[in-house]
Amino acid sequence: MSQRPATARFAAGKAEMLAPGMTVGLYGGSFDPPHAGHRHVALTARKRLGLDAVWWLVAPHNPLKADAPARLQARADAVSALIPEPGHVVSTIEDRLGTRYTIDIIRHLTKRHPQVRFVWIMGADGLGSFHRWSDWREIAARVPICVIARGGTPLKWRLGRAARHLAGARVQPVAARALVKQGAPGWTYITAPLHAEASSLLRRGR
Ligand SMILES: Nc1ncnc2c1ncn2[C@@H]1O[C@H](COP(=O)(O)OP(=O)(O)OP(=O)(O)O)[C@@H](O)[C@H]1O
Ligand SMILES: O=C(O)c1ccc[n+]([C@@H]2O[C@H](COP(=O)([O-])O)[C@@H](O)[C@H]2O)c1
Repeated sequence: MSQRPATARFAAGKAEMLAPGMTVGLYGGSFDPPHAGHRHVALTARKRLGLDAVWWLVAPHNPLKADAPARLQARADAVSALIPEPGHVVSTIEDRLGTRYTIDIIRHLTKRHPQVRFVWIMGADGLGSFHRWSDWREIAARVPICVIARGGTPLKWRLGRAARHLAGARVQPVAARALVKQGAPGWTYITAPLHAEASSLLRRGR
């Protein structure tokens, strides 16, 4: 089978298969290209949070990045090839809704599926720049956040503006499953073994 169906399946109405109380991790990224570090993040979050599914949201163009990424469908196809396991769904919903902003997707999904428990998944560097995202406080107020450790400057990221703003809502990883059930605001920082892979390194090697 080709690698397209995962994306097509979602576009065709995967949401109809959502059961009340289902837990879904939203893993947004440029994935340009996707790599083993992304797999590590999605698999770690799914396992530690006990998620029913992870939706990989392939971003049309990160608003904080100047350079345009590779073609969206090519990146979505590459993600599908990277993570063929059931429960991992590849989506280009941001493109379909005509937005680059995470808050638009979060508003859309939480309003449309109030019975589903969504959680946002990101690497630790994402936490470091989270305060520059559009309406980041509202994102954190709408969905809990799972941060997966990454090599680099973790202390800086963990002590950054967003982390300080959300300090009172932080829960220990041991309570991560409960976090998904209890909902926002809340976040956890999972210090899984580090994975060194990065898309920028791979692009340099192209
Ligand atoms: N090796 C990794 N460990 C932990 N998190 C990661 C890792 N690679 C990517 N992520 C996270 O995955 C999400 C998508 O990352 P992205 O597609 O930008 O890949 P990247 O490798 O960070 O790309 P680039 O090197 O171009 O910045 C982000 O939240 C990022 O923090
Ligand atoms: O909404 C924003 O303002 C915003 C700013 C920066 C990044 N994001 C999202 O963060 C996710 C990770 O982006 P990236 O490029 O680091 O893989 C991806 O889903 C982007 O759309 C979103």
